[in-house]
Amino acid sequence: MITAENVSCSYGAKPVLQGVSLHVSPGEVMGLLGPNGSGKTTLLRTLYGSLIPDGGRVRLDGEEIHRIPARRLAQRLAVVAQEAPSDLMLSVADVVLLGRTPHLGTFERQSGRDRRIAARALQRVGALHLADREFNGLSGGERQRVVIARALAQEAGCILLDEPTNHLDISYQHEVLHLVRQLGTTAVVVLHDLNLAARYCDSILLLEAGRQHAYGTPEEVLTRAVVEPVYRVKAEPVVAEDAITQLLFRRTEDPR
Ligand SMILES: Nc1ncnc2c1ncn2[C@@H]1O[C@H](COP(=O)(O)OP(=O)(O)OP(=O)(O)O)[C@@H](O)[C@H]1O
Repeated sequence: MITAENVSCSYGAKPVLQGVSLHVSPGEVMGLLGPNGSGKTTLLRTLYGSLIPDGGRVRLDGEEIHRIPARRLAQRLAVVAQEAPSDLMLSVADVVLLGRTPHLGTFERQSGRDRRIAARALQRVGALHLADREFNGLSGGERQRVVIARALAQEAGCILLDEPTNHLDISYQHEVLHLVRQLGTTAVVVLHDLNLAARYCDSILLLEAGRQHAYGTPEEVLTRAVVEPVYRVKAEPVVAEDAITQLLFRRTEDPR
């Protein structure tokens, strides 16, 4: 369970987040949405403790996040940051094995079990065939899948993902979000695609200029009245082939 109470953050004198509160229950997938620069990555950073808020509190299972020692935090919380590292002189298999580090003692080497967990994680993101390749030589989409596999290998109860669908083709965008749902772990996912968020998230927090503009179920948040003024798009209801009624968002003239 992840909770944030009235969180405020600033970079220097510039306030970036103000009065944001959320509650992500065990097994819930929460989507974090908002226009560019609205504070999504900043909020995510406070949720994994890399940024200490100026005001308010962030808790993981009731414990204040920045008081949890790094190793214990990594056993419980996995993070897929926005940009995959670009300078890892390691094989794909070794990058994914890094996800096992929080579970190893000092100087302890990875066991056969760790290797099996890493291989299974690679398989789940459709990247097992890349295991022997050098990480640096991969395409953007391949790297993204490997970094997600590393987070899966961590076997943490919570996973935070910043735009995990970046660089992925449409098929893998769905596959990765489907996988996040299947994991059954508590998840917070920064997304730009509102239709993907509608399909895969249990709850949605929509930020605008660092403030919580709306928070609730996809049905409550992804309405024309809520979304149109924030993104300056027009939304149209559509009935998809699978009979799920969704809103199709498209950029048109400024509705304000
Ligand atoms: N390290 C930093 N120092 C100063 N300002 C920052 C820093 N990181 C982010 N900002 C500013 O804080 C605001 C929120 O940035 P943030 O990256 O959290 O937004 P975002 O919603 O994730 O954006 P995007 O959708 O473009 O990734 C922006 O105005 C950004 O320029």
